Amino acid sequence: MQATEVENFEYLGKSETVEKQKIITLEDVNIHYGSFHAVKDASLPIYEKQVTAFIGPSGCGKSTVLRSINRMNDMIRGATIDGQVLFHGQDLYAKDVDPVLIRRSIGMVFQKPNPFPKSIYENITWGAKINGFKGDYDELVETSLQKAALWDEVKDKLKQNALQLSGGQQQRLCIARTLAVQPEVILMDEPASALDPIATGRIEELILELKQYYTIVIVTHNMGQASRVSDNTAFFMVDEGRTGYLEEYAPTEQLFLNPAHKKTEEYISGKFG
Ligand SMILES: Nc1ncnc2c1ncn2[C@@H]1O[C@H](COP(=O)(O)OP(=O)(O)OP(=O)(O)O)[C@@H](O)[C@H]1O
Repeated sequence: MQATEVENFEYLGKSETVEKQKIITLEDVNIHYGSFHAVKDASLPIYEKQVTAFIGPSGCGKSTVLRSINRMNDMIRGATIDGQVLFHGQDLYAKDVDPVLIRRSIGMVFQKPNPFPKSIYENITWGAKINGFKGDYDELVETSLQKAALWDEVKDKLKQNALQLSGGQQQRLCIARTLAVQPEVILMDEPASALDPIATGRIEELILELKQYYTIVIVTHNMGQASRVSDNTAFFMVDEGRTGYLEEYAPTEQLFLNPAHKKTEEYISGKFG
C-alpha cells in the first residue's frame, strides 16, 4: 500500500511540484536504551527512490532512528521502541514480522567498511547463498559490483581477499554486498566518514546513481554531503535531558536555503554542532 503525494513548495520565488511515493513512515517513534529516553516522538516520511539525510549534533539520535528502520536496534540489549515504523503500510514491529526478512529488504551500510575476511567474490555471494539464491552467481557478482561502481577495479582479482582493497573500495564492496540481496531500501550510517575526500566523492556519486533504483537514508555529519546527495533532510536536535527529537524535516534545498526553524538555521550556519 503506497500513498502518492503531491507537494507544492514555494521558496525563494521558485515553485516546484513534486510527486512522490511514501515507502516508509515513522509515526511517534520513541526509543529507549534501558531507562534513557534516546529519541522522542519522531514522525517522518521516507520517499521511494529518493535520498533522505539525517543530520544534527552528536547524540541527537540519528543512528538510533536509522537502526529502527530495519530493526537493528533489536540487537542492542535494553533498546526498546514505541510507535510505528510502517514499510509499505505494514508495521515492521508487528508480532508476525520476521526481522531477518526486513533486513533483506532494508539493507545497511556502516561507517567503517566491514568486508568479511574472504574473497571479493565470496563477500558478494555470501548473503545470496544464505537466502538460497538459485540464479547465476557469476552474474550476480558482476552486476552487484557494477552497480556499486567497483567492477572495473576488481574484475581481474575476484579471488583476492577483500581486506587487501583500499578503504574506499572496501566500502563500495560493502555496498555491492548489500545490493546483492536485492533490497528496496539502503540505510547508510556515515558511509564516507572514514574515507579520504576522493573516496568520499566516489561514494557520493554512487549514491546519486543508486537512487534511480533504491530508496536511500543516510546519516551524515557533513552538511555539504547532505546538501549534495539528498532530496529531503531531517534535522534532529537534543533537549536538556539529552533526548533527541526531530526539529525540522523538509526538502533539502528548502531546509538549507530557507529553514523554518531558528535552531535549524543556527545549526546549518555552524553556530553550534
Ligand atoms: N547501545 C546504546 N546503549 C545506550 N545508549 C546508547 C546506545 N547507543 C546510543 N546511545 C545513546 O543514545 C543517544 C543517541 O545516540 P546515537 O548514536 O543515535 O546519536 P547520533 O546522533 O547518531 O550521534 P553521533 O552523531 O555522535 O553518531 C546518545 O545519547 C547515545 O549515547
